[in-house]
Amino acid sequence: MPEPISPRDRLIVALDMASTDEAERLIARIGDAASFYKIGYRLGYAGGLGLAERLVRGGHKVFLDLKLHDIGNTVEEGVQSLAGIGATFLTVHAYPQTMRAAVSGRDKAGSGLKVLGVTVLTSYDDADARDAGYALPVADLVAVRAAAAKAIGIDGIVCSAAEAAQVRAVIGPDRLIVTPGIRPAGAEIGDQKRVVTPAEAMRADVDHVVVGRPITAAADPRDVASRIVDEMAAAL
Ligand SMILES: O=C(O)c1cc(=O)[nH]c(=O)n1[C@@H]1O[C@H](COP(=O)(O)O)[C@@H](O)[C@H]1O
Repeated sequence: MPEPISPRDRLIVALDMASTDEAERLIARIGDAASFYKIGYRLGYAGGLGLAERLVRGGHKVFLDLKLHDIGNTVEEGVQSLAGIGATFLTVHAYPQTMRAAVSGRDKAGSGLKVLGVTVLTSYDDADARDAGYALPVADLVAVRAAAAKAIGIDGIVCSAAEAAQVRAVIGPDRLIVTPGIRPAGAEIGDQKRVVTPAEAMRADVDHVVVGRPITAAADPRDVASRIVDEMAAAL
């Protein structure tokens, strides 16, 4: 069975900011209310990889949300380059060829980096999946991709907590479920479509929740982060 994860370590704060200065100011304001930070496109392309290394050296955990997807050779070599940063998680899109290449890059690098497969983005509903040419409803597409991810040896799945129970049945207890699209009750939903509260996510057996704007746009980000951690602790 996997190691138990503390409620605080279950929260991953998405640092979707324009500059590393802005991100570092937010991290300082959050203080010890959070331990795990996600760096995605916006910050990653604006000096975020250097910040990732500094955060790791400072004892934080880092999720590199770069959602790699390319020909196999490029994905494999990209994963090998990123493995040196010391991050805990890296995302790739959950296409079989991409996942096989990422797992091979992970194994060649031998760094302990965990690769997560992004199944269907939480901003998609069934109509969006149809628009993108998929015949399956989102929940079925997530299940198909989760099964492929498990067979290939991916470390965890990114999906909505709405599909977490179904994904857990497919991937078993040893692989991680990481869910964005998390909104505390009453928070603005924005462009997300498959949203779940932090407490419901815990009850659905999610390992980590990813929360961006509800924390980063709050007047008191530390307070919102602490409330989310408390809500998760109460639901576990
Ligand atoms: O891979 C991700 O982290 C991700 C996958 C997904 O399906 N949906 C999703 O929202 N994300 C990321 O999770 C974060 C959610 O941010 P908020 O909507 O502001 O809480 C963003 O950084 C997204 O890029």
